Amino acid sequence: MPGPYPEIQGGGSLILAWQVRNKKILVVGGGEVAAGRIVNVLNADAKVTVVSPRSGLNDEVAYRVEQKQVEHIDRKFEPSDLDGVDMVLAAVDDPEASTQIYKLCHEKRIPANIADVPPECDFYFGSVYRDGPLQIMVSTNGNGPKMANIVKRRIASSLPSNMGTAIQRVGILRKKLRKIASAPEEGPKRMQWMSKVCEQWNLKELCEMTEEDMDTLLGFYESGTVPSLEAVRLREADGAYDASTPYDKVDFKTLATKDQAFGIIWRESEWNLNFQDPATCKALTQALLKADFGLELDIPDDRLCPPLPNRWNYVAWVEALIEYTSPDYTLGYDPDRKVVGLDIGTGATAIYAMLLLKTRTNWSMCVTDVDKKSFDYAARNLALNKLLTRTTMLQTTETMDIIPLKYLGVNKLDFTICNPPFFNDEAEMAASLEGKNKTSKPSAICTGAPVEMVCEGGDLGFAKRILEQSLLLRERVTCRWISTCDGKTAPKAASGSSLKTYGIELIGARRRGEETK
Ligand SMILES: C[C@@]1(CC(=O)O)C2=NC(=C\c3[nH]c(c(CCC(=O)O)c3CC(=O)O)Cc3[nH]c(c(CC(=O)O)c3CCC(=O)O)/C=C3\N/C(=C\2)[C@@H](CCC(=O)O)[C@]3(C)CC(=O)O)/[C@H]1CCC(=O)O
Ligand SMILES: NC(=O)c1ccc[n+]([C@@H]2O[C@H](COP(=O)([O-])OP(=O)(O)OC[C@H]3O[C@@H](n4cnc5c(N)ncnc54)[C@H](O)[C@@H]3O)[C@@H](O)[C@H]2O)c1
Repeated sequence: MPGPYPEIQGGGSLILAWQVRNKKILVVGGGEVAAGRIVNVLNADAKVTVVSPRSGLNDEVAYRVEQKQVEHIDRKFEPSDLDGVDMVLAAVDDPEASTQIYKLCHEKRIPANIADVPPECDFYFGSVYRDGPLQIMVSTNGNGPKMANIVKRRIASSLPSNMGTAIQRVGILRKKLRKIASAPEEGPKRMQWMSKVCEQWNLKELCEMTEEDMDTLLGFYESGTVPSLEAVRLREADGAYDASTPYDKVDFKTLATKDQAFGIIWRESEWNLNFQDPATCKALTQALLKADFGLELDIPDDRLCPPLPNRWNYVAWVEALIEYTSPDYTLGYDPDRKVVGLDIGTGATAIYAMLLLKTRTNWSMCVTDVDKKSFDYAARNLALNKLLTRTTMLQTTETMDIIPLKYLGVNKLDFTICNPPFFNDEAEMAASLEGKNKTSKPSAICTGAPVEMVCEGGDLGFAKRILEQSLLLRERVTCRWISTCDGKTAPKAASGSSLKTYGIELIGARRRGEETK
């Protein structure tokens, strides 16, 4: 029966990473073996002296002497050479001299390696693989040096070529972290957080981590969380990811330089975009999604083209709501917390689901839509952005529950998000889009189809249906937050008395324009 602790095997060597920086190392001999030893110790920043008659130096050792990488004593070994020396490496073709050197070192308690004479070695060399800060040494404990070399090569070939760089980046991050969390009692938290970074980020991401990324990442140390590199970058991008800053100003000029298709429209419009032109709205949304979120979108001509700033502000608000009301009240983004949301009536662009999935890489989404064309496009767009695997899709019918948990196969939702149909009927929709009873037409063209825009009771009717269904589900599921995009009548009605009749308080609403709803 094996014991509870590691079994002692005995007969090995103590493998260490000996720090010889600025220590004095004497190399006796200047042949081929000495040349190899010199490389090893210079790589460890030691101060090296070589004692050997000049006539015995091979080309490589002569080069090191010439380059002043080592000091040279041009004669045979003498006992006084050992004065003030921290380590001796002998590689001479004279067994008597070897034994004398070893004996003297032993007396003076100077650690020594006498090449090829294991009984006269305080330590053996091993076969070493080096990639930047990474060193791997293989030892066969004197059994088969050639085998050590073979094993080393096999290990090296199995390692990715960027391993050394990744380790070097981690080293810089650790240094920075120790600066901001220097107290000794921070130790365990610091180490846990560093381990998390190394486990959660892959080698490529660690290699690509810039100093700016590190500084952003370190901002999460306090909360003990580790966001993905993607999330770190988004946070850096133009502040678009920062939920506290509404995304209401778009710099068209800069966008035109980043996106070719939008650039053409921008120049053709002579720097005055025509928002009544569907192609313009489409190109703008596509360019913004690409530039700010790295998302690709295929938008059909006869379905809603989502205005991005508006949509993102709502999504950012929902993200903040979820994160600042986590069950354990830890603030901020927690990559270990699994969050599941439902996008009701996701539309052809699945815009809410895509923004949520892209900016919260451990969340998953359920999406529904009653319209086949929108549903198919949503699937295509999610697949295009490799977000389909984190999405459960369900094409619903008019008679189905708005929150069809049973069919989605989930028993817990953290939130619902929704862009409700705004109009009671098509006549109301047509009148509104033409700007009837208003001082001016809507500022941008609406390409939405009736199936997206119309339902009984309009947005308020839709919101009420969501609310009633979620109340029925309250006992079974923990759907903590119901939200809908501010529409035409729902916010006013909601902030009035109707919610109160359900025993629910309107917890707040996001800013839009000058109004607070
Ligand atoms: C790893 C490496 C590091 C280095 O020296 O830098 C190293 N030897 C290497 C190569 C190598 N050495 C020899 C051959 C010929 C083939 C063969 O004999 O197998 C080859 C192969 C080649 O040249 O390719 C001959 C040899 N070596 C020793 C003896 C004496 C004995 O065993 O009794 C004899 C027999 C002499 C004879 O029979 O006459 C002794 C030692 N050599 C050690 C290290 C230590 C044990 C490390 C371990 O076991 O893991 C140890 C104990 C002491 C020491 O020197 O530190 C380096 C590979 C570098 C690389 O990776 O490229
Ligand atoms: N461990 C290994 O991997 C390994 C491999 C091959 C050889 N060896 C052994 O290492 C030793 C050296 O091998 P090499 O190929 O470098 O030999 P080499 O003949 O190329 O070099 C011998 C060196 O020792 C110097 N020298 C001789 N006597 C000296 C003294 N008294 N004081 C100072 N310098 C002196 C010579 O000037 C010469 O520079 C040999 O004993 C050899 O068997 C070890």
